[in-house]
Amino acid sequence: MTAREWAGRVHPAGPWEPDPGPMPVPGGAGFGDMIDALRELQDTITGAAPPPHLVEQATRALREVSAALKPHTVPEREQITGHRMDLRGRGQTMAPAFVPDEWDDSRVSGRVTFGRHYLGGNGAVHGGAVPLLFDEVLGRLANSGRRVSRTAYLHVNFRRITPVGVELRLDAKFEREEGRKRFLTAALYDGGHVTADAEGLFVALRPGQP
Ligand SMILES: CCCCC/C=C\C/C=C\C/C=C\C/C=C\CCCC(=O)SCCNC(=O)CCNC(=O)[C@H](O)C(C)(C)COP(=O)(O)OP(=O)(O)OC[C@H]1O[C@@H](n2cnc3c(N)ncnc32)[C@H](O)[C@@H]1OP(=O)(O)O
Repeated sequence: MTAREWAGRVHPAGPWEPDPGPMPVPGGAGFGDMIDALRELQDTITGAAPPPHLVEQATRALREVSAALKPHTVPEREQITGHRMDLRGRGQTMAPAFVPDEWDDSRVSGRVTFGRHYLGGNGAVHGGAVPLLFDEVLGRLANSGRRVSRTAYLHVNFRRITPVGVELRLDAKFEREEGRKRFLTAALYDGGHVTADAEGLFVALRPGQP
């Protein structure tokens, strides 16, 4: 079974389902641990000012890991990253891992912490990383229990800085549907303050549309 087919099997139980139950899992039970280790590495490297000899040592170790994994490169549809709906952040490190607490097909509420990797400056998350998180969560909610859609627009308001290394709350809502158009909103909270909010249009794809 490919990772994508496997992802399809998870959907009926809900797109935020953390426990897919007993079935053959692409990448095995430890795939999420590997991705967590990669997240940690990204944060650590971003925050480190190591001496040159340690940089050379780390470079060698990283190249060794790449060389071991490279022979296992697969086409997109068999890729595990991004297709493991049971894992935090779908098993990818592009966006920070969103941890859903409550969800159904019309809303989701959860927690997220931007690690050092996402630093823009002065303790604030990079302005491109916040829309990335909104697109990830809204895109997933837009497709929850529905035909696949793609983002047509995503309007983001930056209300205050979004702090790095702080657990934040994100609430997202499916507002309404007009034909193929789905309108969703979301807000990101640092305690009681909104740091950013978003409104997105997602358009359901026609059969065969990439
Ligand atoms: C995304 C999933 C892909 C499949 C992956 C499969 C398995 C993976 C497993 C799990 C994945 C799980 C979760 C996914 C998580 C995150 C998802 C992130 C989503 C994205 O990150 S995805 C990438 C960025 N995204 C694009 O790469 C889109 C490029 N683009 C297009 O592909 C077309 O542009 C499209 C399809 C958007 C529309 O094109 P179209 O030809 O189908 O339809 P058309 O143009 O007729 O628009 C129909 C009606 O929408 C109105 N409309 C359109 N655009 C508008 C706009 N900008 N402003 C205002 N209104 C707009 C029109 O005005 C009309 O409205 P009306 O009917 O009222 O006249």
